[in-house]
Amino acid sequence: MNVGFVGWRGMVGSVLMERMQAEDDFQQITPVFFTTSQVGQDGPAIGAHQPLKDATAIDELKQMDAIITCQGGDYTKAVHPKLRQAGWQGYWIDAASTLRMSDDAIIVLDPINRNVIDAALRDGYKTFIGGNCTVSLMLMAIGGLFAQDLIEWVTPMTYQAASGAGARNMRELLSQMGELHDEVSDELANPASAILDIDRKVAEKMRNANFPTDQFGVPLAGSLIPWIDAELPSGQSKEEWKAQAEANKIMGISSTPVPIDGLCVRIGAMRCHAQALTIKLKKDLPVSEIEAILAAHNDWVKVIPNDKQSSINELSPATVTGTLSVPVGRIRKLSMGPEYIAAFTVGDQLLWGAAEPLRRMLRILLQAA
Ligand SMILES: NC(=O)C1=CN([C@@H]2O[C@H](COP(=O)(O)OP(=O)(O)OC[C@H]3O[C@@H](n4cnc5c(N)ncnc54)[C@H](OP(=O)(O)O)[C@@H]3O)[C@@H](O)[C@H]2O)C=CC1
Ligand SMILES: N[C@@H](CC(=O)OP(=O)(O)O)C(=O)O
Repeated sequence: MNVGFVGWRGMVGSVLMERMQAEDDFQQITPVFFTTSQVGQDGPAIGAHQPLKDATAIDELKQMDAIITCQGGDYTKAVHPKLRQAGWQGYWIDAASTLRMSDDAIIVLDPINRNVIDAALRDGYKTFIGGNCTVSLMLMAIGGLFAQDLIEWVTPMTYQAASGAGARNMRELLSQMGELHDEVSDELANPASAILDIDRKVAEKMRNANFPTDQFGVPLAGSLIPWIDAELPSGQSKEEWKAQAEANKIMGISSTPVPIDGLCVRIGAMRCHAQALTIKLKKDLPVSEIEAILAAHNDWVKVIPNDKQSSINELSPATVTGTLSVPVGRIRKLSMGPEYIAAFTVGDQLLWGAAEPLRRMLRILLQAA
């Protein structure tokens, strides 16, 4: 199978390359590397190691049996329609949100919707899109309860990492942290200095017009941002809208959607999104049974006991970052009633949140071929 890669050197694309090399995926395919800006330059030392091809050259792209793109929505908008209009029948696997809600596209997250993917392949679907990171990570965490139709509704309150906004934003977060530290390094070195003086200097620095905020628009280090993505007339942010729309589409629920809605907040983590979930179950189940259902659902979810030490050790971006593990814990009944439960989950938004579902979709195509 000739597989074209677009966006392979970006942040999501690099994570995809790492995972594909770790899993020996390149042994199964003939990879061809494309670029929007470095045509003719050296490609990565993978496969035949040929010069990079032009990612906008429809004739070149048409030679591919499948194309995986992590290049972004603008590229998808510009190239995908032209390629289809040119009669290309290959498989398009994409990280961008552009095509997710199209009727002829499937959102891929195979531990949750392998049945939907298999049916789509039988029906001749050719367009497979990775889900929104927050949505995919929530489903990986509580997929067991959805699979058994136990959920009446969910409200996810998110704590989203800087990486979701892009590589430059991750750099800006660290620059902000560094500037805040530099501002008070003398006082920090002196145990006798007054904490309120330190706090005042930090606050003044954050509010200073020279504080680096080109990417986020406002301070994130030492602060938070309670809005992610565009504003919608409903009052939701676009990130919040995706929860219900994408999760129900992933699960193949088209008639009465499961309501899923909450607030999405950017925090100063690097690449792990966390979510506090309030779940209304359809019936009163003991916590032990809920935990067993969650733990049995897939190979990556990890149920964390609801005690302080386990929670702070395991439900932490610092612990989870760079891994495929999706811990879920803080599972307990809420005082609203026996069907109301809390849960807290963390996941790497570049792995299960972006690259891994695409990699696995390619594997599914190879198995089917
Ligand atoms: N960030 C995220 O969390 C998620 C992103 N996505 C989707 O993936 C898309 C890509 O996101 P992301 O990987 O963050 O984007 P990046 O900005 O990291 O990379 C996108 C492209 O920018 C070009 N580029 C220019 N300069 C550089 C450089 N110095 N280093 C690397 N690449 C460079 C590359 O294209 P070229 O080689 O052609 O120049 C690269 O493929 C998003 O637009 C979104 O649609 C999906 C889920 C999560
Ligand atoms: N919007 C997500 C990242 C992302 O790229 O999402 P999507 O793939 O739905 O555009 C975040 O900021 O954390």
